[in-house]
Amino acid sequence: MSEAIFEPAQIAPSAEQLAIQLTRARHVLVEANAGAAKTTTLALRIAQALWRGAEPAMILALTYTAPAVQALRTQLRLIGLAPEQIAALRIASFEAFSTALLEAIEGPGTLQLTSLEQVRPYVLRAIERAQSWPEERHPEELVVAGPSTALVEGLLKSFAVLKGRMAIEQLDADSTPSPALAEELGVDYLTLRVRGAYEAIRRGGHPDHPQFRHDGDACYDLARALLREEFVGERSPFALGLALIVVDEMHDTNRAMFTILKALLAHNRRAAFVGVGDRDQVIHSQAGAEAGFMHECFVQEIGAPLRLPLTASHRFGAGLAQAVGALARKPYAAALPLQATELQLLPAESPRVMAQLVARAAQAHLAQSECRELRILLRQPAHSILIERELLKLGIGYGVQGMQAFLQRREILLVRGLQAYVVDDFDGFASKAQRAQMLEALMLFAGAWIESSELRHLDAVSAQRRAIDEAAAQPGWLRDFIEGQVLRNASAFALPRLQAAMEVLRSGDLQAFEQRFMKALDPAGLAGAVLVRRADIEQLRDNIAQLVQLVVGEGEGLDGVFELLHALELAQARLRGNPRVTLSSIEAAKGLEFDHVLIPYLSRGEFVGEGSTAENRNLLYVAMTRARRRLSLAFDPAKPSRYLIEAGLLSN
Ligand SMILES: Nc1ncnc2c1ncn2[C@@H]1O[C@H](COP(=O)(O)OP(=O)(O)OP(=O)(O)O)[C@@H](O)[C@H]1O
Repeated sequence: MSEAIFEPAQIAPSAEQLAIQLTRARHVLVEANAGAAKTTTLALRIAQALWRGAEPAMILALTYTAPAVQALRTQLRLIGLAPEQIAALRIASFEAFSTALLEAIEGPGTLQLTSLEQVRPYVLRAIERAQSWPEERHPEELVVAGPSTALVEGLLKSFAVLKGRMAIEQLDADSTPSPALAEELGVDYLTLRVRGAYEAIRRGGHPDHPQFRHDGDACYDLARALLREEFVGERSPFALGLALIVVDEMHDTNRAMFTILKALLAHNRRAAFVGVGDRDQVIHSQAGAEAGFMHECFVQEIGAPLRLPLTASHRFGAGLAQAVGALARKPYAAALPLQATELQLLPAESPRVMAQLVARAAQAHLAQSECRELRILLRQPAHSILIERELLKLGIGYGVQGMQAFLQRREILLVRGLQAYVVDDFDGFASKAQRAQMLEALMLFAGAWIESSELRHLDAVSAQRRAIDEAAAQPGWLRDFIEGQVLRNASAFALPRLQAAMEVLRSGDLQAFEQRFMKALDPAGLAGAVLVRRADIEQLRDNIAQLVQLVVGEGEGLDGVFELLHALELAQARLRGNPRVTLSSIEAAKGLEFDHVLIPYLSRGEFVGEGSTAENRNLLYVAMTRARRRLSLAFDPAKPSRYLIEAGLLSN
């Protein structure tokens, strides 16, 4: 008897999609280009499993990011599954899935740290511990010349790679830390020792009860427990009675995720598996992601999979497929005709002209109805400042994704807060939330921690949150807080910089602001003392430099410009509702698609940031392949990005 086939609403699956939907092979892997309908085909496979009688809770879909969870839900809706069916499926990112499973095992209450700045004090404590360990056999290897704060960024990056790769856990049980072992792991000895101390602190001295978790730690802790066979004997929390497991974005899998996937397959023996990915979309190699988990590792550790193809893009036309194929140096077919996606090149000879061009493109977008959303994809957040100003000038409301609107960025809040303090006018911070964010920014850059005997019972992070929450309740309490907590507890390094910056602001002189403010505040120095990642420090400096440009460009008196900034924040909040224009990081757009995509600042020295060249190329590939109907690329004609030439869009 032939099988009943799920028939989707809205789309007619291709023969390739149908083959994946209907396969009964135990392990299936699909490697395909961006837009080749990987997520949609996973949705079809899920629908077919339901059609065959699986309960929704017997189906688990794992992704790398939260937006990818959303993308899969959208495609499930598109093909016609009922909302209550979709809600009953298990769909989560690896990290959220691991957090939930750990909570079921450990009980609730583990502190979740959300920013690197919250993690930083623990890393500093770990450095101190590693350096003062009395039985240390190689103390000379742990001596550092500069301040230990400068090490934090590099250490956390190395920890992320070690964790994602589960490098320490894969060593022989009897290996002891030594400089030779560190070399084998590709890190220095200091990193190895500090990592040990940091993990001991993070786990609160007890492996079952971590004191806190940060990004990636839930996945890592769960994988680590698996490798230590902690779930043997009792009923495994991985035995979920699953009929189908699917993984989207499998190219971003690291060893920790792969360990969890293996456990799921081992404890759900009746479950079929389908994984989909595209090796040119690896943009998380700093967390140990490797395309190898779709290749040799899978074959060796799980078994030879059935490989099925998805050859053509269903998202965009042949013209764009050809360009991204040239960029990624691989064949790229499209199911849609050449002209289905319009390619628009926008030369602009200066950053200001570029911002004006982008704002006008947004205006034109809003004037027509055939394209729904315009996504402006930015490689660097500082690029948004002039664009946001131009959008607001034209009265265009916009949303932001994967970054903050510039007026709410902490370094901009720092400058706005200092200015409000010197003119003693806090009217620009109208809501309690805005006031709290501004105080948080001031405390952060002052390197200050709350001193209050009443809050002594709380840890430093909680005490800070409580004190700021109380002070932000009334505008009239801000001044006292800034004097009594921010300036009084500021570090010896930060205080003179803050005072010098306030001096310039107090002058009210636009020219002095342009010429002296950056030097007085020394944003890179200030940030270097309190932020963790070099990329964040550079962005912060760029953000303040862009703010100075913007303020000077307005050409009004200094105080007037700050009033304008406050007014812009209000305007932005007012215009934000349900926008058709969104500014976003490329990472936040991964796995999603938009009718119109605009990528500005595609100029040499502006698009590339940190990360390997392969990762920059992958980022642009991801960005360009989000477009459905129109892709606009803006660049300085005097120095276009070489990627535009490689994609065959400009000649040499
Ligand atoms: N058979 C089909 N007919 C028409 N459109 C389709 C078909 N299958 C998928 N699509 C559409 O093609 C677009 C791309 O699909 P999808 O998002 O699944 O691609 P993807 O390979 O997962 O992309 P990415 O690699 O960027 O995550 C979507 O708009 C989807 O609705």
